[in-house]
Amino acid sequence: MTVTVENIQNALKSVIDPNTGKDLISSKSAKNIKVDGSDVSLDVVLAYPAKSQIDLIRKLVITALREVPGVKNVSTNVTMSIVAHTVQRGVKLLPNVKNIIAVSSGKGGVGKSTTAVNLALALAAEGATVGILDADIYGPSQPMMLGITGRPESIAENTIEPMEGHGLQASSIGFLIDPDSPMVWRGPMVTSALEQLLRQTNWRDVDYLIVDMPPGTGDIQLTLSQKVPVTGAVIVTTPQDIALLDARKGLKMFEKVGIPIIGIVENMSIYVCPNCDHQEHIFGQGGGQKMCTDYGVDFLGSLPLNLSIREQADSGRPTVVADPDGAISAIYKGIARKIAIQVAEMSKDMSSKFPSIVVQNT
Ligand SMILES: Nc1ncnc2c1ncn2[C@@H]1O[C@H](COP(=O)(O)OP(=O)(O)OP(=O)(O)O)[C@@H](O)[C@H]1O
Repeated sequence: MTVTVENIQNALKSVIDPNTGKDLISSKSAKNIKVDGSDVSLDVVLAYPAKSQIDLIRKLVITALREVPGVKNVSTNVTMSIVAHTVQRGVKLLPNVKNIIAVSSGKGGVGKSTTAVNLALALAAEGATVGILDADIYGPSQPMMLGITGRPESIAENTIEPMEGHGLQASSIGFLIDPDSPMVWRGPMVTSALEQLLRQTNWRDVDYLIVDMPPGTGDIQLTLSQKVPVTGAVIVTTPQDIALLDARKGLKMFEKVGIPIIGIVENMSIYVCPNCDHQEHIFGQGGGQKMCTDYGVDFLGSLPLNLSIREQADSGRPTVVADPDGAISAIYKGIARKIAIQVAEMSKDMSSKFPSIVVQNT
């Protein structure tokens, strides 16, 4: 039985990447298919960070191709390649940063910074080069959560080097101000300081830069959304009505400036009593999910209200680092993967999805 490249392509049409739900041919992940008698070789290139998925996908490919009549040996190399995506029109791109993801919340204290750092660490754990920009001017908490102290180096004039924490490149307004002096800056000062921090940090070949946005939907957030070249936004909310109301405002704000919404993360969704395992929806149930249905955006996942999330973040070792194989880290990793996949798929239809954007400052 002669094996042809066409036979192999047909077989690969039935190999579904469980993360994207797409087959390896329609997603254009299968490349360099070569057939030499009964030997087949190919590359599979995934568009999202997927270190933990490589073995699984290799096995799926080998199992499927071994069933093709005439095939004896299959060798496949699974790699990942993260590409840069479009941002809102008229905003200058950042060299050395492929994708910027804004993590935002309509309301303060919903766990935006904790979620942002854990998602950044989850992307890094899957093999991506990740940076985090702490733009939360009112409460810069990334230095503490990443256990970073000191001040950034400045090797060249007008630029600073990112600090490092748990493998992330980090830049924070918190590195440059006295943590004990209250921030009484006016709006324009805040946005220009943050834009400088973004553009004058020497990011080193970052696949994803996570921006921990200041909470709220006021002028500062709107101006930032217009100035930062964002690939997409993730909105963090708690399930109670008041937080959801503010999250809706956040969603509208990003829509207004032409930034696609990647999805919504619900934080502190459920409390599980550590003594008796009783589950309580302290802040209500299903709110985030409903909001996603109403607005046609993705529900990325939900995190429980859990003491260890707070303790680990506060001690400078966020959950994804402190307990990488635990159940909560698995949730963060699952959400991070969904975000990366959404971002990977954005490049293809950005132009048709966002034809013309009118920015209104109302
Ligand atoms: N799922 C969770 N379970 C328990 N505690 C949490 C959870 N998420 C966040 N926290 C804790 O809640 C507090 C507020 O979280 P965080 O600073 O991330 O919120 P934020 O929305 O960024 O706040 P701000 O708007 O003030 O910047 C922190 O002490 C954090 O450790």
